[in-house]
Amino acid sequence: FNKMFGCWSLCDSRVYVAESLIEGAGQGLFAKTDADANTVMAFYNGVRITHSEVDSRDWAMNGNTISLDEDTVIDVPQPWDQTQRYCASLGHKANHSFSPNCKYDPYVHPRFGPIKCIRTLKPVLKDEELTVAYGYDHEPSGKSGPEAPDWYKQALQHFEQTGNQ
Ligand SMILES: C[S@@+](CC[C@H](N)C(=O)[O-])C[C@H]1O[C@@H](n2cnc3c(N)ncnc32)[C@H](O)[C@@H]1O
Repeated sequence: FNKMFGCWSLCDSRVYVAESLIEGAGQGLFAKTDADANTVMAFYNGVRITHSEVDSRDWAMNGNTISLDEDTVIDVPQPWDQTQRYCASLGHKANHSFSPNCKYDPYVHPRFGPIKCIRTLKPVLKDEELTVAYGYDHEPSGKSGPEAPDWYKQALQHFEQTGNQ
C-alpha cells in the first residue's frame, strides 16, 4: 500500500507548518523544497459538511472551510486544526494573500476521493510561505464591502492602500 501511494497517503511531504510570516495570521504552510509552477504541494481534506451548515453558523466556526462543489464543503474543525491531532493533509494551513503563489484546485486523491489541493501558480523556493487568494465575494448584492471575516477586510484595506499582500 505504502509503495503504491508513497508518503502521499500518509502526509503532505512537500510542505511543513510553521509560524506564518504574515503578522497575526497564526501558523502557515511552507515549501519543503523548490518547486516548479503547477506543482501540487498539499492536499485539503477534512470532514464533509453542507453549505447550509456553514452558512447558518458564525464566521468564527468557518476558518477552515473550503467549498468542494455545490453540495459539499470540506472542514477541518477544532481541535483537528492542531497538527499534533491531524496532519494527514495540511492544505488548511495555507494563509490568504492578495498576491498568492498558489491556488486551490480540485483533485481526485487515491485515498481521500474528490478533495481540493494547493497548486503552485509560479515557481517557489524551499522555505517560502505558500499562500492562496481565498476568494471571498467582493461585491455581494446589496452590500458595501466583501462578506468576509474582519481580518480579511483589514488585509484588503491594507492591500488597496499599499499594494502589499
Ligand atoms: C485556513 S486557516 C489558515 C491556517 C491558520 N493560520 C492556522 O494557524 O491554522 C484560515 C485562518 O488563518 C488566518 N489567516 C489566513 N490568512 C490570513 C491573513 N492574510 N491575515 C490574517 N489572518 C489570516 C485567519 O485566522 C483564518 O481564519
